[in-house]
Amino acid sequence: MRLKVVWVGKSREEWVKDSLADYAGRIRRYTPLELIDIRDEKGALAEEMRRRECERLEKQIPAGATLVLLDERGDQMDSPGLAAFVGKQRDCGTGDLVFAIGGAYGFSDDFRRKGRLLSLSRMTFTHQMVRVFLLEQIYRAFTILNNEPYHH
Ligand SMILES: C[S@@+](CC[C@H](N)C(=O)[O-])C[C@H]1O[C@@H](n2cnc3c(N)ncnc32)[C@H](O)[C@@H]1O
Repeated sequence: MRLKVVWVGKSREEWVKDSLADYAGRIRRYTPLELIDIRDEKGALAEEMRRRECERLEKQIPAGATLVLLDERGDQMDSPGLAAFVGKQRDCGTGDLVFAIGGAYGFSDDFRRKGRLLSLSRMTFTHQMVRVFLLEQIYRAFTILNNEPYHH
């Protein structure tokens, strides 16, 4: 199973870049991982920016991929639950598992219907923070699947 995490806009803060590099390296011990940032929009109405950004996100999703959209209004899971989900995808032959994180204005309604919505909390985080939280949770999921002493 190939893993892809796609997000809107560059990661600018050093602490975000360092954390992403750290967790990406850890995840790659278990599975191939691609991190993609797509260009963010500026200067248009929020709805139009969402539409254009989601069009670009969509181009990054391989045919037949399982798509998970990070969205504060989505379903919540605990870490063992995410591990079980990732393990099921891996074991049932999913070729590509894609996680998408929106930009400052989130996803268009059309795009939100294309995947499973996953919430990390009912609170809204910055899109930069969510990148780090998600990669840490994916790493945690693999340690749970491999019975390694990281999740207590
Ligand atoms: C600043 S938020 C956008 C908030 C916007 N109100 C919306 O409707 O999505 C940017 C992105 O971060 C992610 N995000 C922020 N908080 C989240 C949470 N609690 N759970 C999951 N994803 C979250 C989502 O992908 C969101 O599109």
